[in-house]
Amino acid sequence: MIIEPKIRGFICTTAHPVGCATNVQRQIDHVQVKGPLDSSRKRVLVIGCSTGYGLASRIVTTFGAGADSVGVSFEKEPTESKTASPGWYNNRAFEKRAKAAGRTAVTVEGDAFSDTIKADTIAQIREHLGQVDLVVYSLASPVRTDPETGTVYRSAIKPMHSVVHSKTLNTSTGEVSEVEVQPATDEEAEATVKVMGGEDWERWIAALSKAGVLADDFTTLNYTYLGSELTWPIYHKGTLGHAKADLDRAAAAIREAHGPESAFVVALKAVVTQASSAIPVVPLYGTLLLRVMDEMGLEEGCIEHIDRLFRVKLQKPVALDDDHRVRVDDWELSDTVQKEMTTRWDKLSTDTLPNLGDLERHREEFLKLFGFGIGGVDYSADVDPRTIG
Ligand SMILES: NC(=O)c1ccc[n+]([C@@H]2O[C@H](COP(=O)([O-])OP(=O)(O)OC[C@H]3O[C@@H](n4cnc5c(N)ncnc54)[C@H](O)[C@@H]3O)[C@@H](O)[C@H]2O)c1
Repeated sequence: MIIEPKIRGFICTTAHPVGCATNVQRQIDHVQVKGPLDSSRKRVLVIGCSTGYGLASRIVTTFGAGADSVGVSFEKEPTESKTASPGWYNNRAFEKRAKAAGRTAVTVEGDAFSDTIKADTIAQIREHLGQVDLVVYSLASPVRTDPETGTVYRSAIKPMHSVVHSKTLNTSTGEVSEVEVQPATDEEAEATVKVMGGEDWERWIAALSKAGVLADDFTTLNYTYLGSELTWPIYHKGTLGHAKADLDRAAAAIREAHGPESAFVVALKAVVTQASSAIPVVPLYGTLLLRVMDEMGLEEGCIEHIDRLFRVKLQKPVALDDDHRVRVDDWELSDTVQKEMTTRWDKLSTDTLPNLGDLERHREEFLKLFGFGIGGVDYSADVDPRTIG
């Protein structure tokens, strides 16, 4: 079949097998061109390994540091007439290339929040890696079933206590408008902590530790977004920020149990991913950020950013902020970038957006997540959706 993008709101319901594989290859190329990176972490577990920052982490550690890996992600399989989730194609494209490079790469597909998938993953680590030196937790999910109680929690992306008015963007039409977002109830705020807070991260570390598959000097990373005043009302000071603050608590608890270098929360920059596209205000901020950071020669996508995390920020001694976090968002949050962002934000309207931001690029980056709009791919060719590229 001819596979084309089908966009519904902030998701695309199709994915292109060859485009996704080409995207994985492009990220591998980026890391290989930069050359080998110095890391003793040669056995890696990436939870949320198939797209965005998790995929970039698996690629950087494998192709930069020569690591073997087990990955975990949640995917939709293809059929003869329906395409898979992009992560399904990415996982297979990654494994094929990692194995060709002589690396071990095994992926477990299923619900990472469940005890079954934790047990399956532990079995794979035992069989293929023995133990892991690095655990990257890069899950982004709107829903979590608590394996102990069976309760299903859904996250809400809302302000915490008062109504927020902000500019927002309809990425399909290019219209900039005012959005009014009502505050979350206490129940919604707590449900968001259950989904995106540190509880599942701690459960993973406890399960891995109990099974004896964590190396003595292991490190685990969990990714957060802090952002600036422009996104604080909806993100950092909203339900998501409240959930992300729980990561700092969880990191401290892991360090208490396993040592001072065992757990770090890592603050990353805003990039276009499936997860970030669903957050109000963030696509507008991202459209502006792409243009501003590009003009300043500072723009990074997932792979460039995670490459800098491992190549620069995680080299010893690791520099930490006052809250014990690793900061890779330093370029995005620099005074120069944020001053320019604020000046432009105040002038933003449907008419001025084309001059102030880069909506075209934002749309291209979004489509690339699903394997569309990638150079060298023949989108007019008949493709079986079960193709592994
Ligand atoms: N995108 C950004 O701008 C940004 C910025 C800073 C930090 N972060 C953080 O980085 C982390 C990763 O986000 P992303 O933007 O790369 O997201 P993403 O949507 O690209 O990736 C999410 C990953 O989680 C997996 N996943 C989701 N639910 C799962 C489940 N139940 N079981 C197994 N796997 C599951 C998906 O398969 C995918 O591999 C998140 O913690 C996010 O808050 C993102």
